[in-house]
Parts: sequence; structure tokens; C-alpha cells
Amino acid sequence: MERAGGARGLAEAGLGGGGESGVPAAGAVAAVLPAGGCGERLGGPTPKQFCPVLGRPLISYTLQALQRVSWIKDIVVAVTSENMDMMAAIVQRYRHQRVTLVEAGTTRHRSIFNGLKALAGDHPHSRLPTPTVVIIHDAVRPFVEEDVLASVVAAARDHGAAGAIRPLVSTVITPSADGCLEQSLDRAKHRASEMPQAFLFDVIYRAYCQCSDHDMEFGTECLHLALKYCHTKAKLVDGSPDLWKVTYKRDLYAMESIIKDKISQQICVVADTEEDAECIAFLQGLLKKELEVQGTSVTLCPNGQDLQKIILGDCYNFVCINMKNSDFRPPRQLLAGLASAAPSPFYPVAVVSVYFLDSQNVSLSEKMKEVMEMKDFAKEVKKQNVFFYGVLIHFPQFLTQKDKTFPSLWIFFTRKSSSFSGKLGSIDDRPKRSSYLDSALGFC
Ligand SMILES: Nc1ccn([C@@H]2O[C@H](COP(=O)(O)OP(=O)(O)OP(=O)(O)O)[C@@H](O)[C@H]2O)c(=O)n1
Ligand SMILES: O=C(CO)[C@H](O)[C@H](O)COP(=O)(O)O
Repeated sequence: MERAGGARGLAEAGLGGGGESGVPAAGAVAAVLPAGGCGERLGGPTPKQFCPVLGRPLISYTLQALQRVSWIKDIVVAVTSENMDMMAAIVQRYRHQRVTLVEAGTTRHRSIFNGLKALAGDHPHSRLPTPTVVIIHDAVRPFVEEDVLASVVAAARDHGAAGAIRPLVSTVITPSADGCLEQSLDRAKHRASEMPQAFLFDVIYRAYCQCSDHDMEFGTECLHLALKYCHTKAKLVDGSPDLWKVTYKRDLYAMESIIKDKISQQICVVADTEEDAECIAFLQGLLKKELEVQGTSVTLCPNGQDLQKIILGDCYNFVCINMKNSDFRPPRQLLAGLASAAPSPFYPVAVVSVYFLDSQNVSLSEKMKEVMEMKDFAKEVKKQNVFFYGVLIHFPQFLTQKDKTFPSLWIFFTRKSSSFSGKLGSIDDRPKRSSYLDSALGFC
């Protein structure tokens, strides 16, 4: 195994892979991410896996997608020695977990082999527990979802090897030496092999150990190695369109658009109580119903529970429901969590903070005081690229009337771009419901 630079440093910093060294965890799953390429086809001085997308390195999105999956116990990333420090800094900055760094090889297959060696019990430099199944995934395929990972892992357990495939976009032809068409493949009968792929660890490690220099140098297909050296026929699993590999510069632009689209479809409702579960569930149902058409996902976070996990999951849209607090403590806590998670500096976070006030007991001057405080708070947090909207709802019997006429908050969640301008105008589009929104303002 080549020098596992940085891995020890990370382990000491508490960022290394978990598990007891050398003890194989029955049924465990690990992942190897080759990230040692130079991105020639994309061009430019920075290897594509480190190119910033919305201010964050591409590889950080891929790591995030994998670390979200709790059953992946270790993630081994193969990086060149010159990029080792930068990679360690990325792991630290974005708080990636269960990550171990090893040195990349001169080809993709060599990088993968180095990653596998770190997981192989019989290898002198292995430190991590040997998994039953290993996922191999390119560092430059950032949009891998848990269901695809689960499908390839399940198929690998049954068949020894499995990989995601997609229909071909273009027809594949064989040119002759003189540049003429020799053969054209029937597109319907062929598929594009994508990633992730998964293998019984024993199968793929044995395959790499036997691999010829020619395969190591020119091979592009891990499934083929399992077939050639271990006679293991991989099961092919349909993958999603987002599995494509960032290869050319235009792919970075596509990636940015997809991220923005995903961001706009995630809302987290943070409540400062879980006492009235029924009420919160009602609110969640209402939001879901209003937003269904856009395919938006609403996560509920009573009492700020699991908030850090949600933040790290790249949520940029929050609704703080304040039932117990009338100050800015809950949004402040949320913003502190967001600041430490280092969200993209190029994409604003939106926080809608909703306060329920008893209109019978609040005077006009108190009301105005609240409004001014919200404005000041909005101004303050705008400097951190946070759009803060304060909503005061004066509604004495809110809890009892919720199922009849709960005030609609839908207007705030229709974010499609990085700007909210004009969205507040939607209040007027819904005159029947707007009567419950006594004051709705706050960002500047
Ligand atoms: N010596 C290498 C070469 C490639 N890779 C990784 O393998 C994945 C897929 O390879 P590819 O898209 O070909 O990446 P590059 O080799 O960087 O791109 P190019 O061929 O355009 O130079 C990438 O995550 C890349 O970093 C690697 O770990 N070690
Ligand atoms: O899709 C793949 C395997 O099926 C690989 O991502 C692909 O082969 C990598 O090849 P290259 O490094 O030449 O782009």
C-alpha cells in the first residue's frame, strides 16, 4: 500500500473511520471514493473534485451524500499527496465523518486498490475493519441517493457484485482504423455503466490483487475485474439520471443548478416545543399539502431535535415556530448552528420566524415594538447572508381553531431563486387568509 498520508492525522483528530482496527464487522458496509484524478477533460488548474460549486468543493457534496447514510461505516478517500492537506482541511471544514484518507495511485484502478488495501484485514497497513460489502463511488458523482446505494449493496450481497446503469443517450459505434464506421451497436441492448457499484469485499479485493498491469493502467470498469478475475457476474441495477459523472466544465454548471433546485425543495420546520404534537403535525400536514405540487420535502424538528443533522444535510429554508418563546432565541440558535455548519456563502439561508401573540393582551405600541425588533434582527442577520422574515400572528384561540382556519404560511416557501423579493406580495393574493397575518415583515 502506498503511503496513507493524512489518514493518521485525521484519525488523531477524531475524524478517522470508526470500528476496532482489524476486527471485521459482520455485515458492515464501507465505501471507497477514488479522488486522485487531475480532471484533464474539465481543464483548469484545480482537479474537478475540488472545484467550488456554490462555494463548496465538489467532493464535499459527494461525501455528504454518503455520510448521510448511517449504515456506511467507513469512507476511504484516495487523494494525491499534493492534495492531501487540502482534502484534510475540507473534511474538517465541512465536518465530514467516518472519513479516512489514503494516497491515490496513478490511475483510477490504482487509487481504488489503495482504498481497498486500507480496508483489507490481511494488509500490513490496514487499520479499518474489513467490511462485508464495499461500495465504490467516484468522488465526482455528487448526487447519489440512499435508495440507489441500498439497491446496489443488496444486489452485491446476493450476486457478489452490482452496479448502477442508465440507458444510453447516444448510440455507441466502433470506428475502423481508417476512421470509418465498422459497427454500430443496438442502443436498446446496451447500457451505460455508472456508479455506485458494490461488491462483496472478498470478491473485489481478490480481483484487484490478481489484476494485470494492463488492466490497472487502462481499465475503466470495476465490474469487469470481478467478472474476469473472480467469475462474478454483476447484477445491474437501474440508477437515477442524477448519477452522471462531472467530466466537462458544463457539468459544473449543471451541478450548480441541480443543487439550487434541491435546496428550494427542502424546508425544515423547527418548533420550540413538542408539547403540542398534534398542532405541529397539523402544521406539517398543511405545509406538505400546500407544497405538494412542487415536490417539496418538509422535515419536522420539534424542540430543535436533530437540527444539526438537518443543517448538515444542506437545508437552507427554515420555519421557526415559536410557541413558548417570544424573543429571538430559537432563530439565534438556529443561525449559530448554521454558521458552524458553514453553508454556501453564495446561497442565502431563509428563516421565517413565526410568533403567536394573544391579540387581546397586546397593545398597539407593544405590537410595533415587536415589529421594530424583528426589523433590526433581520438587518443584523442579513450580513451573514440570512433572509429573516418575522411573522407575528395575533390570534388568541390559535390552538383551538387550527383545524378550521390556520393562517397560511405558504407564501414564504415558494423559493425558486436566491431571492425572495416580491414573495411577500403574495399575502394580498390570498385575502381570506391574510386577515390572520397581522404583521408579516422583517427582511431588508
Ligand atoms: N489516478 C486517478 C484518476 C482518477 N481518479 C478518480 O476517478 C474518478 C473518475 O475518473 P475521471 O472522471 O476520469 O476523473 P479524472 O481522471 O480526474 O478526469 P480526466 O480523465 O478528465 O482527467 C474521479 O473521482 C477521479 O478523481 C483517481 O482516483 N485516481
Ligand atoms: O463509469 C465508470 C465505471 O463504470 C467509471 O466512473 C468510469 O469508467 C471512469 O472512467 P474514466 O476515469 O475513464 O472516466
